[in-house]
Amino acid sequence: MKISILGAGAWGTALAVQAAARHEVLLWARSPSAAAEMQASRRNSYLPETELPAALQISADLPQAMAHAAEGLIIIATPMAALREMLGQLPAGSRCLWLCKGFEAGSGLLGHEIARELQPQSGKALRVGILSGPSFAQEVAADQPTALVAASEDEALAQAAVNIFHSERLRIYTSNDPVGVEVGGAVKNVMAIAVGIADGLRLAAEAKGPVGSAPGLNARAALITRGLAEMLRLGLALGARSETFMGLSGMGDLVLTATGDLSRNRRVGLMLAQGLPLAQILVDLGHVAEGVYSAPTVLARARAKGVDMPITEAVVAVLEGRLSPAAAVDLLMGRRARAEH
Ligand SMILES: NC(=O)C1=CN([C@@H]2O[C@H](COP(=O)(O)OP(=O)(O)OC[C@H]3O[C@@H](n4cnc5c(N)ncnc54)[C@H](O)[C@@H]3O)[C@@H](O)[C@H]2O)C=CC1
Ligand SMILES: O=C(CO)COP(=O)(O)O
Repeated sequence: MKISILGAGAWGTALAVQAAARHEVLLWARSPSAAAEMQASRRNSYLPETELPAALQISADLPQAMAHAAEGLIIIATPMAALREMLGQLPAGSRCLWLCKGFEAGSGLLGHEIARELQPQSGKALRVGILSGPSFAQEVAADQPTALVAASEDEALAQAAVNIFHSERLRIYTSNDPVGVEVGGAVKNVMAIAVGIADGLRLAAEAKGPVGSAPGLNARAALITRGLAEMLRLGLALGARSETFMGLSGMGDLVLTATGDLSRNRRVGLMLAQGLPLAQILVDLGHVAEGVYSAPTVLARARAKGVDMPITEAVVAVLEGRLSPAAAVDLLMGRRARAEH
C-alpha cells in the first residue's frame, strides 16, 4: 500500500516509521530545508531518538506526496490549524485519515465538520476518518505496545486502517462514531492542562516543605473523573454516543495525557503552575499543545449547547491570564454541591 503522511512532526514521523516496515511510505514536510536535513541525517529533530528507516521517502513536494498515495491512503499529521488547508488540497476521491486532535480555532469545528464543509464546495467525494487514541509518538516510534481507534462513517475506510496498521505492537480498533472520537481527542487536551496545573501546584508546594492544602493525588483523580464528565456532556450534546467516551479516544487518552509527563498539554499546565508566561511556555515546548488553542472553542461550543464545563472554563481563564492557577483550583473546589451526574 502506498501511504503519504502530510506533516513531519513527532506523531507523523512516528507513524511513518511504524508503517514503513510494511508499506511504501512518503513523509511530507512543509519546509524544504527540514526535509533535506532529514534526508541527510535520517533523523527528525521533532523525534530525535528515532532513526528514520532507509525505505522511508521524504519530500517537501506536496503534489508529489498527493500523487504518491492517489490510490492508497493519505494521512494528515499536521496540527489542527492546518487540517482545513490540507483537506482542501486532496485530490478527488482520496482516502484520508487525520491524526490531529482539537477544534479548529475561529470556526470552532471538529475535523469531520471541516471535511463536510469542504465536500460540497469542491465537489470531491473524499473518504475521510480519524485515527486517535492514547499514543505518545515516542512510544510508537520505539515499537512499544499501543492501541488506537480508527473512526469513520465509512466502515470500509476504518477497516482499511486496520488492514494497513494493525500489528503485534499496534492494535487498531474501529468505530463509527467520529463525533465521539474527535470530541474525546479535543477535550482530553484541555483536561491534561488542568491536571498539569494541579500537579504543578503540588510539586511547588512539596519543594517548599510541608504540603499543606495544595492539590494532591485525590485532586488529580477528581479532575480526571469530572473532566470525563465534561467530555461526555459536550459529546452527547454534539451527537456522539456515550460508550465512545469509555474507550481509547475518551477515557484512554484522557488518562494517558493527564498523567503522562510526555504530554505537551500536561507540561503546559505544569509550567503554568510554576508561574511561567504562556508565550514563553509555548516557545520552550517547541511542539504544538492543541489544548491551548482548543480550550476557548470547547467552551464556546459548550456554551452554545448550554453545556456546563467548569474545568474547561477555569483552564481558559488561566490561559487568558484572568485567573491564577491557585485561584482556579479554589474556584473549582468552591462550587456549590450538586448531584454527580
Ligand atoms: N505527538 C503525539 O504523541 C501525538 C500527537 N497527536 C496530534 O497530532 C497532531 C500533530 O502533532 P505532533 O506531530 O506531535 O506535533 P509537533 O509539534 O511535533 O509537529 C508539528 C508539525 O507540523 C508542522 N506544521 C505546523 N504547521 C503546519 C502547517 N500549517 N502546514 C503543514 N505543516 C505544519 C510543523 O512544521 C511540524 O513538523 C496534533 O494535532 C496532535 O494533537 C496525536 C496523537 C499523538
Ligand atoms: O495525544 C497525545 C497522546 O495520545 C499526545 O498528547 P500531547 O499533545 O499532550 O503530547
